Amino acid sequence: MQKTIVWFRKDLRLHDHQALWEASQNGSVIPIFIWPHEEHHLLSGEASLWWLHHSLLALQEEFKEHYGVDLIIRKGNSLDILIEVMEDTGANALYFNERYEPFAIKRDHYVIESLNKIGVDIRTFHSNLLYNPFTIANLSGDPYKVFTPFWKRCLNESISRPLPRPSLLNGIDKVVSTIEVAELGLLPTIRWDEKLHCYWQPGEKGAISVWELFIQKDLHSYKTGRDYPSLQAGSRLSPHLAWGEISPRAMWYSLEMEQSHIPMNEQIEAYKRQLIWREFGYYQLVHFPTISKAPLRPAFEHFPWDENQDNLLKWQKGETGYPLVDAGMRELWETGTMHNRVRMVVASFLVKHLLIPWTYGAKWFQHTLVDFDLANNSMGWQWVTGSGLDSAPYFRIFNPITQGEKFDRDGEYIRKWVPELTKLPNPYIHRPWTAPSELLKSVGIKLNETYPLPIIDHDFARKRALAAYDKIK
Ligand SMILES: Cc1cc2nc3c(=O)[nH]c(=O)nc-3n(C[C@H](O)[C@H](O)[C@H](O)COP(=O)(O)OP(=O)(O)OC[C@H]3O[C@@H](n4cnc5c(N)ncnc54)[C@H](O)[C@@H]3O)c2cc1C
Repeated sequence: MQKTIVWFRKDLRLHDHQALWEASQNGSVIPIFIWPHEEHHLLSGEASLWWLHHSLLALQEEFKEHYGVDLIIRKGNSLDILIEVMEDTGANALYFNERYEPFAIKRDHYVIESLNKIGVDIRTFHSNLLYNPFTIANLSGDPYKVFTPFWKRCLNESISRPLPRPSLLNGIDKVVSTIEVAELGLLPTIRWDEKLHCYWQPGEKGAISVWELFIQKDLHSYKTGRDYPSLQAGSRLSPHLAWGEISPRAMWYSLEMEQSHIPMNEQIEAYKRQLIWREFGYYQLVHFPTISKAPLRPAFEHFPWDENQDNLLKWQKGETGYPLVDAGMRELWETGTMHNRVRMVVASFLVKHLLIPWTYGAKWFQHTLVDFDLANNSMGWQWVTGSGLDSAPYFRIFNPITQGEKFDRDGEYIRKWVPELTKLPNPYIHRPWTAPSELLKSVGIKLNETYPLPIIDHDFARKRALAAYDKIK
C-alpha cells in the first residue's frame, strides 16, 4: 500500500486540498508542516507569523477531530526532514500543492530532483490558484502584461469543481517525531499581538464562517461599497487566502452558485474580478520574478528617491498630519490590515509625496500585514508607484485630502482611528490645519502638539513628484 507524505505549506486547510485528496485515495497519509530554515527570513513578517502560529494549531485540531491523525510539525531544512520522515515511516510518495515565490520554486525543484533520484513518487498540484500560471499565455505565446486581456482570457478557461474534505483518512501506526507549534517560535517576543485576536480567527473554520457570512450579508453590495473604508464592505478573507485556509476554487464555485440565481450580477462580477487580480499577482510573480525587488519598468532604477528616515517613521506611526493617511497606518498597526483604497492612498503618499522608495513601504507592509503575500504586495506597490507592468500612471497622484472627502465623507473612518480628531467637525476633519483657531481650541486640538501639522504641503509635493518623474521619462 502507498504511504504518502502530504507536505503542507501555504495551504492550511482540508477542503479542496488536491494533494491531500489524491493521497487519501491512494493509501495512508502522513501530513507534515515544516518550518523551513532555508526560507523563513524571507517569508513573512511578525503579524503574518502570528497568523501562521494560530493557523497551524487550528489545522492540528482539524486533523485530530476529523481523522484522529497527527499533523507532524518540524523545523529545519525541508529536504533533510522529508528524507528523515520517509526513512522513519517507509513512505514512498510525496504530494504537495505548488507555491510560486521564486525562492520556493527553486527549493521545490531541488527537492523534486533529489527525491526523484531515490525513486520517490512525487506529485504536485495547482490547488492555491484558479489557473495554472505556467500555461496561460497570449496569442504570441508570451506572458500577459496587462490585466484586462488576462482577465478575459481567464474567463475562457474552465475551473473544475472544488474537492470535498476527504471523508476518511488512513494514518500510519508508527509514532513520528514531531514538535509543538510553540517551538517554532512564530510568536513575537514582545507580545504586542494579543489584540489581533479581537479582529481575527485564523484557521479553516474561521475562513469558512467569514466567507459564508460575506455571501449572505455583503456580497450583494460589494461593488457599491468596496471603496468606502467605513463600510467594511470587503470580505476580509485576504489573510485566510494568503495562508491557503480557503481555496479560491471553492470561493469561485460558490460565486457561480449565487450567480445561477442572478446571472450577470455586477456585484458578484466585481468580486470575481478581485480574485482574478490575485491570480494576476501570482502570474506576474511567476513570469517576472524580480517584481518583489526591482521596478519592472527599468526607467525607475534612476528615480531620484529621497530616503528620509524621519519622514518614513512618521508615515509608519501615522503621524503625517494627513488624517486619511494616519488613519490607515494606525488601522494597520492595530489590526494587521488596512482597507484597499486606503492602502493605495498611503502607498501613494509614501512614494509620491515623500519620494521614499516603494521597497521601504513594501517591507513595512510585509512586517505588519496579517495578509502579507509576496505576489499581491509586490504588485500593489509597483502599481501605485507606476513602475509595474499595468500600473497607475506616475502622474496620477492621489490627493489624501480629496480622497478622504470622497470616500470617507463623514469622516467616520478617520474618527475611528485618529481619536484626537473625533470632535473636529466636517469638512475640517480632512484638513485640520485649515480650521479656525477658535474651533480647534474648542475641540481641544493644538496643532503640532495633539495632532501634527502636515509633514509636507500637498501642492509642493505634487509638483516635486512630477518634476522627479520628468527626469526619468
Ligand atoms: C500597496 C498595496 C499592498 C497590498 N498588499 C497586499 C498583500 O500583501 N496581501 C494581499 O492579500 N493583498 C494586498 N493588497 C491588495 C488588497 O488591498 C487586499 O487584498 C484587500 O484589501 C484585502 O481585503 P479583502 O480580503 O476584504 O478583499 P476583497 O475586496 O474582499 O477581495 C477578495 C480577495 O481578492 C483579492 N484581492 C482584492 N483586491 C486585490 C488587489 N488589489 N490585488 C490583488 N488581490 C486582490 C484578495 O485575495 C482578497 O482577499 C495590496 C494592495 C496595495 C495597494
